[in-house]
Amino acid sequence: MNDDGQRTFSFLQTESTPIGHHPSQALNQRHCRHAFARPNEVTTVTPPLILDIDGTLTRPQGRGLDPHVFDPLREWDAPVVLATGKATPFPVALCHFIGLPERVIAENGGVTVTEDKLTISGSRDGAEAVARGYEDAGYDLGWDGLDTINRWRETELAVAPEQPLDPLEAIATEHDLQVVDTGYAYHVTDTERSKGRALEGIAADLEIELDECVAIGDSENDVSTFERVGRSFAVANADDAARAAADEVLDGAHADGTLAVLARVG
Ligand SMILES: O=C(O)COP(=O)(O)O
Ligand SMILES: [Mg+2]
Repeated sequence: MNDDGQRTFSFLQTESTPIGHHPSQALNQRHCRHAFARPNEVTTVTPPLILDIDGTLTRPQGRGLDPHVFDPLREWDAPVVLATGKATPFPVALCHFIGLPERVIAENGGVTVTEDKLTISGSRDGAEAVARGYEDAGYDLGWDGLDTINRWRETELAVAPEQPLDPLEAIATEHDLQVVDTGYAYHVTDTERSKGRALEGIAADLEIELDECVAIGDSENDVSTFERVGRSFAVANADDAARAAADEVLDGAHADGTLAVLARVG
């Protein structure tokens, strides 16, 4: 653990790994082809994407991911980062099954995954204390049965959005923590933590320039990303905070809005 309370796990590639063996290497090679353009040749550089998941890659009414996003993302000619409030296994598995390199910001910035590095910032001890205080006051985290929403969380806890917010915020404040409302859950998390801050932390590893990135999102946990990238889009279903922070609010809702952006900037 370093002075910032970060735990970093690095995995260096061995020399025996064949070049182009990992899908991300193939992706990077395609991304770099612009470097070989002739001096006066006009090239369109595909921007790296920073994508929220819930509300942005999904369909309305709880119908899950929109499969129309899978092929455009797998074929995207620049790095794609999934930046979410979800616990790490969810976005990592999504990358895996789409066929993308595992480039992830999870837990609203508490965890980052790049091809050879896993970083965990802080612990969930403070959020656990808030959860116990909430339960002692007679409330419940609200996830019925086996709580897979929190089972693999390292740095925060999530409460179901049907649960009372006011007492949760009051107890979080007593512990110097904040509650982030994504529309899908109330996240009890560190006041300094955000997707955008985590993005700054992995940009060098991913060899991306933030002002070249395009971000798409739907809620207040995407504001910090929108503030740091070159171009930001809020889908039509976005909350007020995301709408206010985005460069553009899209006509299309949910994944339809995202697909419209991909068609425009790709
Ligand atoms: O986990 C949530 O509450 C929301 O996740 P998201 O950041 O992908 O929208
Ligand atoms: Mg979202």
